[in-house]
Amino acid sequence: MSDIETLAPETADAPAEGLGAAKTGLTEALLYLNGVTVTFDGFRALNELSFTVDPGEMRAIIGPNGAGKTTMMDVITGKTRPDKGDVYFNEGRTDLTKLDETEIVTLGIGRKFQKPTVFESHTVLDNLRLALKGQRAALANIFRKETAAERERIDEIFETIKLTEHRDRLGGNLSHGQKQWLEIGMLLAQDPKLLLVDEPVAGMTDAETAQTAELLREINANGHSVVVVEHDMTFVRDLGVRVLCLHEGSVLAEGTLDQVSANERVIEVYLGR
Ligand SMILES: Nc1ncnc2c1ncn2[C@@H]1O[C@H](COP(=O)(O)OP(=O)(O)OP(=O)(O)O)[C@@H](O)[C@H]1O
Repeated sequence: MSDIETLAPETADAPAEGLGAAKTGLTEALLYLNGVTVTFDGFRALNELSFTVDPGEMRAIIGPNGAGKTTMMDVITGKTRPDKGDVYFNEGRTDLTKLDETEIVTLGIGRKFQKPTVFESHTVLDNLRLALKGQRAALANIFRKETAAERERIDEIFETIKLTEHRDRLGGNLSHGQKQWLEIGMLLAQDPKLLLVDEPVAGMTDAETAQTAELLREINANGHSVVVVEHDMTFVRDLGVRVLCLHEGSVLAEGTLDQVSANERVIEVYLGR
């Protein structure tokens, strides 16, 4: 029996309180999805999807095209509302299905889309400054002098994303891999509890791919939970974390990469193709 099955019934009647409030005591997970279904014109993109992410955990999600990985991210970030099912954050305290996208970002869920979207005509440093100060009043923010604490945080993030010596270059002049790292750094500036990262190594060289695995491991070791969607199995192996394989909107297999890769259904629908 999964944790979800064990935990859900005994608290199913607990009252919800206020906007986004949820069922305290439902789960100890940071992120809890239970029975999430999303239908587009009668087609089930997510079909009773259930899984959890623990505080401080990094999790890799694999699966064939159309398995529902993007839709799952869209549900977590409030872009898509589920037809049914539970989506809770913060040990069951917050019902994400009641919040809009901005409220979910403010709660501490950051999302990195597949394509890098840095400000190409700003320096790498200004990209991070903007992210640290928030996107509102963007121009005014660039010219406001940072506090010592902000400068220290920027230096720390540059160390983590290994772009210290590139801080004065224009964002547009970075390599594809460096842009991806900068954008991950911009997310870190918001200090999210949970980072959702969609196919970060697509288009990267082998060396950049290995460095990205190291970067995500370091971010995770610093206390951020991470959910990474990726097709590159070398990269997933480098992450060394639990893997969830989605297929037709549900969990097909879950475990270590070796366990999931040995699953006959996973080989049939995904790895063996
Ligand atoms: N807005 C939409 N309207 C109709 N169908 C959609 C919509 N969004 C997704 N779908 C369908 O839902 C299914 C799941 O799509 P989704 O993008 O979540 O899969 P995925 O696992 O992210 O795939 P990929 O690896 O190709 O990115 C697909 O069959 C897709 O065509």
